[in-house]
Amino acid sequence: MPLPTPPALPQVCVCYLLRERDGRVEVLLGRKKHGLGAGYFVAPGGKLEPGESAVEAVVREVREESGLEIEASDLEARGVITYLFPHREAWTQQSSVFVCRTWRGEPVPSDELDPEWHPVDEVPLDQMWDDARRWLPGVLAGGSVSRTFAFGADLATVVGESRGG
Ligand SMILES: CNc1ncnc2c1ncn2[C@@H]1O[C@H](COP(=O)(O)OP(=O)(O)OP(=O)(O)O)[C@@H](O)[C@H]1O
Repeated sequence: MPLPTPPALPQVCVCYLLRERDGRVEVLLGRKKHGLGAGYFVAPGGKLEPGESAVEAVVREVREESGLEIEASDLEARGVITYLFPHREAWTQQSSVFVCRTWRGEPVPSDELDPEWHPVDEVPLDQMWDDARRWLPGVLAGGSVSRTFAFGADLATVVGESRGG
């Protein structure tokens, strides 16, 4: 008998913008000002609007949160991460991860974050969501990610991890 299809999870997206300066690769991050994960360093991203694809959402979120204009064709899809919050079901969501190396404009502060460039080997992992240290360095080095992370009762610590987004 076929298994029932689980309900679709709320979809979000994130985009790591990379540039090269003085022979070092840098990534655009900012401290999130409001909402889920406020205070953590994050990259531009957010919820998909109804009817929007992850690519469309990431183009819009990058514009809204950093002021940069990116083209859908310049996005590199790097996988999907599922975040499970058994102690706060409303936070459970699935994130499509992108990298982009081409854009127009200069980063400008927004209501969401003040974007700044960080060398990829000095990313502030201790000031990011707890899962980031387990996958972000690999994505910034050119890899992909397909993982599920479960958060504990403190809503901050990863207590379980499995392969597959
Ligand atoms: C739990 N561990 C986590 N680790 C790393 N990154 C996480 C994350 N959980 C959420 N994210 C990121 O956060 C954004 C969505 O957050 P969310 O609050 O839904 O979006 P945001 O407030 O920006 O929404 P709108 O801009 O209003 O759409 C989105 O980029 C997503 O990839």
